Amino acid sequence: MNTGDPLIEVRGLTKTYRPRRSTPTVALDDVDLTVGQGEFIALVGPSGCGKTTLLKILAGLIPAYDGEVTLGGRPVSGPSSEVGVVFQQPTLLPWRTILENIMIPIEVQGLDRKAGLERARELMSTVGLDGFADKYPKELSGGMQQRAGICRALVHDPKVLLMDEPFGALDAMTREFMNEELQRIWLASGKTVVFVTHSIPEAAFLADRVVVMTPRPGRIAEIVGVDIPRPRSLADMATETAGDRLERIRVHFNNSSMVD
Ligand SMILES: Nc1ncnc2c1ncn2[C@@H]1O[C@H](COP(=O)(O)OP(=O)(O)OP(=O)(O)O)[C@@H](O)[C@H]1O
Repeated sequence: MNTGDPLIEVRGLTKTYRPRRSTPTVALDDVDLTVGQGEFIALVGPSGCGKTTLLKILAGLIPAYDGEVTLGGRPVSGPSSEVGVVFQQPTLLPWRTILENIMIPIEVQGLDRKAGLERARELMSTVGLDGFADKYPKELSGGMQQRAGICRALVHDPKVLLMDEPFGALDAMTREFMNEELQRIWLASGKTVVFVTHSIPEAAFLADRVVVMTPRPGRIAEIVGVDIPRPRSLADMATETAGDRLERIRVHFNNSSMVD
């Protein structure tokens, strides 16, 4: 759970893309954000406002930016073993089994294989993938593949889980189920999560705080706290408190292209 200690600090973050053959794009402009240890943060904002850019910077995948970004007090300048990333597509390697896919971070980072295998099997059990270790990705449904992707992001026991629209490609019912699953995994693991989504209800259901961004160049419009007790059920989202929070977030999108 949220200990209140800051884990991620973003100060005056500005990111300008400068493609060789076209005009520069300011994707993020002077963003300040502190994420506490164990906190669940959702990032919402109109298409193109820089959500993925912010997530990639946190993941160390975009090393060139202006401002300060630190993780555990150290500047973020490249990929770190303290971070696990889940993208919209599960990006599992089709020629490897589910277990072999989940083991990739252990292999890449040269970590202990026996301990890694133990943890991989434990995680698979947590997300309901018992019995699928030796299957290939194409033998699993989209939701199951995404669960395998979450196991892969957690297998090396990172402090931070960064998720970029991880359930965007799933049907509505599977998505709701995955939201409940993710809340359960998060409550059990105590990880710090930064979660990008186009869905306001998804953001409000999952997050402790929802960071609402402006249209490009992305700035923070408002940070909305969601003070609904955990574990939350989907029915909790029909209460007055939840309705109030949803409305507060929606106000920022009256004229823009959010999905929900
Ligand atoms: N590699 C790049 N080179 C040039 N411009 C880029 C690059 N990546 C992103 N951009 C631009 O930066 C802006 C922010 O993009 P980003 O993908 O971070 O937005 P987003 O909020 O995640 O969008 P969406 O919700 O549609 O996924 C966009 O205008 C995009 O075109």
